[in-house]
Amino acid sequence: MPEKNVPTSPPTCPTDLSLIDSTYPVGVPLTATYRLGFAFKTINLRLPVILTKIIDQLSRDKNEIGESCGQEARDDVKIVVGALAKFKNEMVTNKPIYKTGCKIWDSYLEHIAQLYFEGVVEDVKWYFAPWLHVECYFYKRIHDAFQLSNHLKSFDPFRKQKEDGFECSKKSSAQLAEYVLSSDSSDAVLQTLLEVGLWGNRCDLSLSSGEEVSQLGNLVDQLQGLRNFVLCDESANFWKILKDAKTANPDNPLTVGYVLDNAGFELFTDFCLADKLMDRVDRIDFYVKTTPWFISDALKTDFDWLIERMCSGDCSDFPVLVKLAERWKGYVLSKRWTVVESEFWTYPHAYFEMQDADPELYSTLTKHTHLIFKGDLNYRKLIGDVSWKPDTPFKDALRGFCPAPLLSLRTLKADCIAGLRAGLAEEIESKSQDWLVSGEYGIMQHAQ
Ligand SMILES: O=P(O)(O)OC[C@@]1(O)O[C@H](CO)[C@@H](O)[C@@H]1O
Ligand SMILES: [Mn+2]
Repeated sequence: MPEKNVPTSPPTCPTDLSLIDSTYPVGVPLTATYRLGFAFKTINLRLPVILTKIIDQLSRDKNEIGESCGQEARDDVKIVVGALAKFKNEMVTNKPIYKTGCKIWDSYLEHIAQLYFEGVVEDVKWYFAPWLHVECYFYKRIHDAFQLSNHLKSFDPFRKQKEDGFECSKKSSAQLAEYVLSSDSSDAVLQTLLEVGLWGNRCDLSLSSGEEVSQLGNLVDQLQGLRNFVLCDESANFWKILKDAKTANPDNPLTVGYVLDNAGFELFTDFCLADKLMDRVDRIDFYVKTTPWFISDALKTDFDWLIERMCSGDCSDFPVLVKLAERWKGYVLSKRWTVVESEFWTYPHAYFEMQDADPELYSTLTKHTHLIFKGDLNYRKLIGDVSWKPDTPFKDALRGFCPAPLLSLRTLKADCIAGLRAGLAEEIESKSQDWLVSGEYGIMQHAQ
């Protein structure tokens, strides 16, 4: 697939791991070869920890799995654990990114080999290939290991962590629910909930390598202080487009395509924003993943679980949660909230490749009044995980991807960024070395 105005220089994915370079080359895909980059830490440290935790948890829970899924499923655990252990060795010894037998992934591997390794697929290795490709491949191979079993094909190794992520944030969720139920739908309230959605993205199990993350405290009260950490706020464009669309075509249904990120507390904040958006739009389509992804990312099962959980007796100690969930259940039943599953979100592709890789999804997205992309991985895919100069216009970094006006709500957890005003990156860098990966800063960037 021809890459639209791809960065001219190759990714300089050298095959020499000794490369330690304080200045990352500009305009190339992030790779683990640069040891000072976050890609190296992720592949060298975090991903092996995540994989080991899955192996340990499966071994620890095999009796429980046997009780809930049957003896044969218990036997299947051994098959899956064996495959994951073998896979881990590939990663930690910098083996090639092996073909999986899946056409989409194998042709993408060939595409990367063509682009950066003179067509030699054996040279596409964990520490040399573009970070975005190998990190997505990591979760693809985990899912493939479960497909080797007969009874664990739809087992989600991250389900417990995602559910705990909500359970241990219930108090904060109840405070937010109180705010939603007691406030109007003024511009100020909508802006507040947009920013709550932005900071809900800090609750991310992938960054914590699966360690429990919870939102503590009242997020609405914290917003004032957090505003200093918003490096770019173009959200006014989002609100304007919704308002103008309402005036321009009062009879056309206004819809938002909401590309979700994490389950748990972040998903709860998304629902709170979506709840108030119902005063401005007719329908919200939530786009979810189809297989377990980056630990925390939301599947349809996570979407359904959260609303059911909030309606259940287990939340009876927080009646505001039950009340809100009943309202949200109503939106789902009336189809004003829909859940759209697409495999594309668990492909390795950057979004400027979507039109070629999944024209149907691209066409669906063009029909929305506005799109919202949540989180860091979506942002990385929006800008292609390329080391752009930070003041590269966001629109340029999208390289032609803009099926509809879009707003990205992202807390910074990977060392790539675009769309900042000139000089800002240097200012922040002087204050905080790991500003790009710590999650302490956020951006709300718009393109149309
Ligand atoms: O998309 P999210 O959930 O906001 O973040 C995804 C993430 O945790 O995974 C990658 C590192 O492993 C980074 O993109 C980021 O840190
Ligand atoms: Mn995520």
